[in-house]
Amino acid sequence: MAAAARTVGSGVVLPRPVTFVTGNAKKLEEVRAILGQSIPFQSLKLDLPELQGEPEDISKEKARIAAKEVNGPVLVEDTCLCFNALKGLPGPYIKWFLQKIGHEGLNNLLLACEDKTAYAMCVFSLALGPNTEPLTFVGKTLGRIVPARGPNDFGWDPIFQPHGYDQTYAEMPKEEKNKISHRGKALELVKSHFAEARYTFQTDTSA
Ligand SMILES: O=c1[nH]c(=O)c2ncn([C@@H]3O[C@H](COP(=O)(O)OP(=O)(O)OP(=O)(O)O)[C@@H](O)[C@H]3O)c2[nH]1
Ligand SMILES: [Mg+2]
Repeated sequence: MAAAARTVGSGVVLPRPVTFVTGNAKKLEEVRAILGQSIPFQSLKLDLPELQGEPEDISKEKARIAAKEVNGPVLVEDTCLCFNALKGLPGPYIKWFLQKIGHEGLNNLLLACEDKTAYAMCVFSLALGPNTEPLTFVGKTLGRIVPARGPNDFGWDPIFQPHGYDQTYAEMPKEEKNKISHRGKALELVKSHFAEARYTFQTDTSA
């Protein structure tokens, strides 16, 4: 079965729709809501191993691993929560900080700091197939870290209050969050890329 993207004329034919690979059901829910019908995709629940390092490198490496697993085009993302007073940390390690010290512990990291500002960042990586260099799309939303407010159903949403808003991500209606979020912004770039690249999808998978 063809796993690689092919160039035909001026367009690129993908062997099948893109698979969004994530182990996180809440991410998938947001990606579905934001993309709607704009990009045909399927999803695969897989907890990919993650490199340590810079967010773009982590995301790209996830895409390389995912493309090999799926043997086709994949989209992955890596999310960071970066505290300015801590020079961007916890950054890509926020998952483990959140698990170990929770919302209160994350607030406490900034107790001695006047600067409570932070940014949420999403790096999507698109690999058109195994052994294809991934493309990245970055979305950032600026805000600050506050004591937890709102429903506790997604990660650090209750402690992140975007600039210009009285509500934390968790307190906002989901559609509002998706309009201004790090994920929403990165996916706008992914959508523009798909609109420009005009990928088509091979319908005969036996070829
Ligand atoms: O409050 C939140 N609002 C968000 O919009 C958001 N997006 C991600 N996260 C959390 O931040 C860590 C990222 O780590 P992460 O990118 O490696 O994700 P993950 O391991 O859960 O999934 P994946 O790597 O399989 O895709 C994980 O703890 C996620 O739950 C969020 N929390
Ligand atoms: Mg992860």
